[in-house]
Amino acid sequence: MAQAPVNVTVTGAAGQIGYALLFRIASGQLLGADTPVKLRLLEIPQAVKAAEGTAMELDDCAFPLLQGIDIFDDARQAFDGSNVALLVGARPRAKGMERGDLLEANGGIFKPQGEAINAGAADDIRVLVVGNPANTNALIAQAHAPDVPAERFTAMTRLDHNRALTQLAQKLGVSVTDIKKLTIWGNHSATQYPDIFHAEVNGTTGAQAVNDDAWLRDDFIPTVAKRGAAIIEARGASSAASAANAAIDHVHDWVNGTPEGDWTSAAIPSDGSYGVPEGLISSFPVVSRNGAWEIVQGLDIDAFSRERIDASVQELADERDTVRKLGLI
Ligand SMILES: NC(=O)c1ccc[n+]([C@@H]2O[C@H](COP(=O)([O-])OP(=O)(O)OC[C@H]3O[C@@H](n4cnc5c(N)ncnc54)[C@H](O)[C@@H]3O)[C@@H](O)[C@H]2O)c1
Ligand SMILES: O=C(O)C[C@H](O)C(=O)O
Repeated sequence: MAQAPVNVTVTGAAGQIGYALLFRIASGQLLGADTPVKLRLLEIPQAVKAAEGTAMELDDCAFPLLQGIDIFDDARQAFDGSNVALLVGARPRAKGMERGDLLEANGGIFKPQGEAINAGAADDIRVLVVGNPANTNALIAQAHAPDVPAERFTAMTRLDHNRALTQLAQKLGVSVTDIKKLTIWGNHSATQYPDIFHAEVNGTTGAQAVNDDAWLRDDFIPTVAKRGAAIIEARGASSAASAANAAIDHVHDWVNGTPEGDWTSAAIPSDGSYGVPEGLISSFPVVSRNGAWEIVQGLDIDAFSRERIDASVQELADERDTVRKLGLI
């Protein structure tokens, strides 16, 4: 019997990440070459026409796996029956806006989207939040979807993970495929901590292979953590194709599993592991088994790493306290 299509909802579909993402979903890169998909696109009313234009182009690709495209400006409709939800659309930071203002503005988006997911998404719904501030937006959406298992709400740090892989590979003159078990900890923000102490590179650790504390501290960590800002500075717009690529990687691995002998990074609800307060949606070393993320356990965390993990987790706790005060969770 032919496989039933998977309903994939993408918010912010007419934006720049949406444009880089939708064609890859429709071509089978998100879920696999045998899985048909139906796209459900959500946009604000002013951007629906642009989303229609993208849908016309999707049609013009004649993707064999694409079984339909529906466009909505209503979250309840867009998430109805959804199996995978990519929450990309978000309110960008405007000039003079404080972090709290940004969190409040995004609360107006992610609260109703969480409610809509709760009301109508399929039982197996998996949510990836890309729109910034991604971790706390995921927390807001999750708080308004009490009937959905909490662990189905995740936020994207895979772009940071991929950035760190390439920076380390370039430093060592190796291929990214030679590097395993790298980790991004904490928030998708400038406080994130890319950890190469447990990374494996051709029989040694990433840190030992580098053997250059100054590079690690003053170059690698800030380069990865501030890469988003560097892209904005260079392009005049935030990362789009690389962000879409990371979203594909995250959901692909979540659904299909991570390779044996490696792990990846994803922001998932903490179970208290590594001293991260339970419930915070924080980035961890993770594997995916049987369609669910699991935090890799038992890693030794030295003082250098501890300080950096704690700083990023503290930022997440502060963001959670802000949205709590605003009544968003
Ligand atoms: N987590 C990450 O690694 C990462 C990486 C890159 C970008 N981002 C973030 O992703 C988000 C999207 O980036 P972009 O470059 O595509 O932005 P963009 O401005 O090009 O597109 C955003 C789209 O979202 C739409 N939108 C706004 N509110 C909406 C709502 N309530 N419902 C549905 N759609 C809505 C807008 O109309 C717009 O088309 C931003 O918040 C950006 O900072 C995250
Ligand atoms: O850094 C940003 O503001 C954009 C995005 O989150 C990124 O990491 O590229």
